[in-house]
Amino acid sequence: MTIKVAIAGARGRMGTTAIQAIEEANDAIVVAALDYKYDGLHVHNSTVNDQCHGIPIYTSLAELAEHHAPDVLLDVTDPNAVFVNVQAAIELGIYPVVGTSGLTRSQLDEIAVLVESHQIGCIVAPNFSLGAVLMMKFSAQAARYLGDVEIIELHHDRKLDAPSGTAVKTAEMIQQYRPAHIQGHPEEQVHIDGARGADVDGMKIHSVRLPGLLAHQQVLLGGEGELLTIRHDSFDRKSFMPGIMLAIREVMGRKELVYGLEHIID
Ligand SMILES: NC(=O)C1=CN([C@@H]2O[C@H](COP(=O)(O)OP(=O)(O)OC[C@H]3O[C@@H](n4cnc5c(N)ncnc54)[C@H](OP(=O)(O)O)[C@@H]3O)[C@@H](O)[C@H]2O)C=CC1
Ligand SMILES: O=C(O)C1=N[C@H](C(=O)O)C[C@H](O)C1
Repeated sequence: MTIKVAIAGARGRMGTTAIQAIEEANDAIVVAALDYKYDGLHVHNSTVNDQCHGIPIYTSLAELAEHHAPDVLLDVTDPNAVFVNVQAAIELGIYPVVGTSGLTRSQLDEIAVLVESHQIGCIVAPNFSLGAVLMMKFSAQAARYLGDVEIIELHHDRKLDAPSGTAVKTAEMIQQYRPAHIQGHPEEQVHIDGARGADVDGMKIHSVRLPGLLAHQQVLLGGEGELLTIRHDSFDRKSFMPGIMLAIREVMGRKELVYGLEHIID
């Protein structure tokens, strides 16, 4: 069976790389793009044309579905767009695979209820890179023994959201092992706002945005007289493609929300 994939975010950095990866696979094809503009035009290599060259663009998922009957919607858009796209896909019986960061806990809870009522699978992966998933798993394991943790995530300066979805997910995974507690000096004085980063149960998250970077994260776990550093670097968006293909192949066998690729790669 060939899996028919629609992509939301097809003009973007991830969308462009994902289209290539899906086209190279022998069991999936990209049938159409969902966008908020350029209805009726086509997208090819991140540029839009009116020459019918590339993938047809729709601004309505219902219309896209009527013409192309996709099995899966891959969403790599924008934190403000993703929730509506996922809701629309589920209502239409299209299985969402979501890479977009920024979904809130309450939105994830709503998606979980919606997929259950429609008996349809949905995979939300804060990070599709298999190396990053391992970095998150190893960090959670290590936090059982070294419970003072600071996360430093570093990304390109075109990134909209902070902290990254990966850092949030890492903190959530670590929370399962690390009892909530204050880190550092209990009477610490912060002289410039934000100097100690974001706070999750006393654990700190620092976000760096610089040109030249792509996606990187370092988890620092401190103990008496020692420091364990667990680091992952994505140098190329190709690093996310094996995880995307895995999720596209897996999602149709699911009937629930899967939040994090660690539940698939075990
Ligand atoms: N899970 C993972 O492994 C990874 C996740 N990401 C996440 O994926 C998302 C996209 O990243 P990236 O490709 O770098 O970002 P880009 O800005 O390059 O691409 C996003 C694209 O989505 C388009 N877009 C915005 N709103 C909509 C909408 N309502 N419907 C359809 N398309 C829309 C944007 O259009 P316009 O430019 O006109 O606004 C843009 O072309 C981010 O949230 C990022 O954090 C990134 C890498 C890996
Ligand atoms: O915006 C990005 O680039 C990335 N976003 C995701 C995140 O927020 O964690 C995944 C990866 O870090 C790249």
